Amino acid sequence: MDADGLTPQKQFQEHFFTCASRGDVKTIEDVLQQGTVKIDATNDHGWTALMFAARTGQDKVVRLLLDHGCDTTVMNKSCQTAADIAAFWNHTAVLTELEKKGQTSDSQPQNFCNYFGYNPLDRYAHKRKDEQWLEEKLRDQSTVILLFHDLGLVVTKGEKLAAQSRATQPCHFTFKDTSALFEELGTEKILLFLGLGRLQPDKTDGPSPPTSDKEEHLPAWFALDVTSISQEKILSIKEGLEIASSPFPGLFQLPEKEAGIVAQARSLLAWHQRYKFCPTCGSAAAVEEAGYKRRCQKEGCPSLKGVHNTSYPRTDPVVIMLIVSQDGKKCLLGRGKRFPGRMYSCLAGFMEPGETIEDAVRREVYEESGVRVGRVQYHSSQPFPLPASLMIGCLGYATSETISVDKEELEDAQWFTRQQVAEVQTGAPLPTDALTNPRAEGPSFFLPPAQAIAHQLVKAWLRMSPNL
Ligand SMILES: NC(=O)C1=CN([C@@H]2O[C@H](COP(=O)(O)OP(=O)(O)OC[C@H]3O[C@@H](n4cnc5c(N)ncnc54)[C@H](O)[C@@H]3O)[C@@H](O)[C@H]2O)C=CC1
Ligand SMILES: [Mg+2]
Ligand SMILES: [Mg+2]
Ligand SMILES: [Mg+2]
Ligand SMILES: [Zn+2]
Repeated sequence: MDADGLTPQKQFQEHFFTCASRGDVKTIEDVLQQGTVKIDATNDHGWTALMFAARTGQDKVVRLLLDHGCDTTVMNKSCQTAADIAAFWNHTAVLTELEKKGQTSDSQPQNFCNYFGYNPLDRYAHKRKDEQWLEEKLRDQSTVILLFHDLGLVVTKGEKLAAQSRATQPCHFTFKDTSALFEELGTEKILLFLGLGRLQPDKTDGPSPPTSDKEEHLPAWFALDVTSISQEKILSIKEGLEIASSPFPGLFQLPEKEAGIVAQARSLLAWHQRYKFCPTCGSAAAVEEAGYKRRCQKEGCPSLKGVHNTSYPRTDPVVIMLIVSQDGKKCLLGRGKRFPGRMYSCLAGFMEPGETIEDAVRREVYEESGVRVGRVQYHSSQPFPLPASLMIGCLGYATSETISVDKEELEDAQWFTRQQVAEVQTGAPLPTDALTNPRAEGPSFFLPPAQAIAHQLVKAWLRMSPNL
């Protein structure tokens, strides 16, 4: 410690923040390259380098930090993100940089994109029936093939980068790498055509719209189900492979720009795994349209006439909602019976047929907590590949307060004050055993991680009136 009582690490960090405020791009670049300070490190008020640069309008520093993958969604202890700070101080150049990453201030609302929500592929659905085109694409050198074994993605073992916690790298195979697998699978294989596109290192604002025939030259993406092939054979294709068998935490550790592609593939494969037979008559059903259809093989089956949704992949709408108390000062969170550690989250539930989103929110909240809800406001959605839900995120405004917990589904439900929630949301990172050990040190409750839509709903509520 020096005379100011700061450890050398803290001194580095303070210097890093000062350089961000001053626009010292060169020093910031050096520090990031040497890795002496973590890019999303915070000071005692929860401020990151990105926030300091946003405060003083240093758009070049902001761009550099964004290019190095900093987290734009971090909030300081006043519940502000870098975008809120830039908007408040009217630094438009900084806001433009943040908007390119899909991060905006609430004063300029845009659609919020959740983890699993961004998908860079053009699905190119009009080519799903063109078998010759698909065969040619499959064999193209630029084509990317993802392999799934019993819904577990084949990944490249990487060093766990603690700073980024994005440690699951999907392995990109070519047809050449996998030709022996194709031979072994024969004609009975499940091969999905996912679309055309490229992972762009610094672009997360959606694919460019198809304009000319040029997009035909973009890499094609396929997913192949290799469940019937031995794990040894799959792992011997290349060095350093592993199969991410349990879905979590792996599915939450994918590079954000690829998570949507993995979700698309996994949900479709889960449908094939569960719907092997025609749901109408129980006969065998053959895979068609590059994995997007299963056609019943029995002549005369009603599913062959007209439009039958049983032939197409399903996705289950789920409402997930943060309920705000009548005075606006508290929110309602619950603890599912199987939740890890001391986690509390938004209430959620499957939509039922013939129900609006608003009514599903009101019904599920009443069933699970006894609280009545009036106005419902849509926030954002999230495809969730377990196995194929679409989480519809809402804010709901309570018209009653008394809680009566449905003990069949929840262990507990409580009103939490803004301050309680802000503390866990913007506080120190959780101890590593917090998810598994109920006696782990740390706060009395915690929220799901940033990849979960529940986290983003809580954040949206906190940001509605940040302390500026
Ligand atoms: N990220 C988060 O913070 C949270 C996420 N969730 C997710 O939301 C989803 C729905 O939430 P729940 O509270 O479980 O729903 P829920 O409150 O409707 O209760 C679940 C029950 O609904 C029935 N159900 C009705 N339709 C179903 C369907 N299509 N698939 C499966 N079960 C169905 C089953 O009996 C099931 O046990 C789950 O997949 C869960 O993983 C739930 C709570 C928090
Ligand atoms: Mg529920
Ligand atoms: Mg339900
Ligand atoms: Mg329920
Ligand atoms: Zn049938």
